[in-house]
This record gives sequence, C-alpha cells and structure tokens, in this order.
Amino acid sequence: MTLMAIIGGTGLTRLPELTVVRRERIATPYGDPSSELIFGRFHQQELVFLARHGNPHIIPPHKINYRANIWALKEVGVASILAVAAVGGIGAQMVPGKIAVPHQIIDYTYGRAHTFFETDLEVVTHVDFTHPYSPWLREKVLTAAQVAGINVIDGGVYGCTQGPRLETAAEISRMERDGCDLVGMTGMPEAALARELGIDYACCAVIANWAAGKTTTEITMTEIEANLAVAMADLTSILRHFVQA
Ligand SMILES: CSC[C@H]1O[C@H](OP(=O)(O)O)[C@H](O)[C@@H]1O
Ligand code: HPA
Repeated sequence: MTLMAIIGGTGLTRLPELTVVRRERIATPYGDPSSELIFGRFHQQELVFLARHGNPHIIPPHKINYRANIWALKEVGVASILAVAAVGGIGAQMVPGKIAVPHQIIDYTYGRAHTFFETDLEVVTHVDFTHPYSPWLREKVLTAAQVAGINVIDGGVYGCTQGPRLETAAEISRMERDGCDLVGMTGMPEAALARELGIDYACCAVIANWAAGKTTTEITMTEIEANLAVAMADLTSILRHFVQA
C-alpha cells in the first residue's frame, strides 16, 4: 500500500480519529509548507495529514504556498492525495451540509505560483489535465461513501476563485453559465501541482453555504461553520471506509 495524504481545509485543521505517530517540518525549494506534516494511523492505515491553512487556520487561500505543500508530500513518498475543501453550492443539488466529489475544475485564480515547470528545464513540459481528478481515486471515495451509507453527490464542476472575499451574485451567475456547480478558493493550483508531480488527487467538497445570490440572506461564517460541523461527521465516516478499502 502506498502512502496517502489527506489535505484538510476549512473545518478540518486536524483529523479526528488520527493517532499521531510523528510530526515533521519539511523544507522545500519553494519555502515552507502551510504546517508540519502529521504522520499517523487512521483506523490502522498509515497516512499523512496536512492542514492547508496552517494550524491554527491563519493562511488565507491566496497566500497558501501550494507548491511547498505538494512538494513536501511528494518528498515524503505520498502517491495519492484526498483533498477536503469547503465550498459554496451553486447547482440546485449542491445543498449545504452535503458532500460532493467533483469531476472537473475551472480556474478563476490569478497571480498564484501555479507550476513546478518554470525555469532551468531541458524541455518545456505540459501535463495532461483533461481529467483533473484521478478517476480511480474518485471511484474509491464514491464506493467508500456508498458502503458508509452516505449519499454523496457524484460529480460537479469546481470553480476556483481567488478570494479571500466571497463572490458577487453576478460572478456566481457567470460561473453558473460557465458550468460551475461548486465554488471554492483552494482547488487550484493544488490539483494541477499534484498532477505535475505525478501524485493522484481527488477532492471531497463539503458544501458549507449557498453561493452568493442563491439566497436572499448574507453568507456568514456562523452558517458556514455550522454546516461544516454537521458534514464533518459524514466526512469522517467516508474517510474511515476509504482507508479500510
Ligand atoms: C468562507 S470559507 C472560505 C474558505 O474555505 C475554503 O477553504 P478550503 O478549500 O481550504 O476548505 C475556501 O476555499 C476558502 O479558503
Ligand atoms: O461561497 C463560497 N465561495 C468561495 N469559497 C467558499 N468556501 C466555502 N464557501 C465558499
């Protein structure tokens, strides 16, 4: 069994039920990762956990050193990453409190260090990114959810915005016309960097709120945290079945 990692986002700064074995701070050519890597056993399965926004959660989405995070995971031998990400729901089925396993991405970010293939290369490298999430890893998550008896949404287009502000209603309307079902701020360049280093990558998108303009009420952190708290119990159950599969 190869080493897998879980990257935890908003609402998942530490992984419940993880027995910590050791913590390691990894230096990379790109600087420091968001947090130390936590090596542990999660229901008998060895894995590595990384808190995307640091622990405590202090790094905003546009300031995350995505390259250092992915490089550090590669450095310690990680072959697959399950990313957990809080999102806003755009599509009608993307109801707050539910979990979706997106199958596509549209990148609206700008100015982020988004590639390892920049300078001093012998050849220019263009990785295939037709299917940004590894199909077998998505299937494994979906099967784990089914076995756990949790009704997750199979598929969805994750639109990644720059943040840290939330979107305007018009931006969400445009994203909807583009085909986005979910909106978050961290899916890119994380997924692309994993692909560049040959690490399999899939995402559990935890729906925290209706996206801007989808309701008449203001989006508040209180609402987001409450929905995340409810969904995290389902997420932990999916992860338990996922690692045991
Ligand atoms: C209003 S919460 C926004 C924050 O939550 C998500 O983080 P993550 O993807 O790491 O769970 C979103 O991308 C924003 O960073
Ligand atoms: O509505 C949102 N927009 C962007 N990112 C998010 N992360 C949680 N909710 C949202």
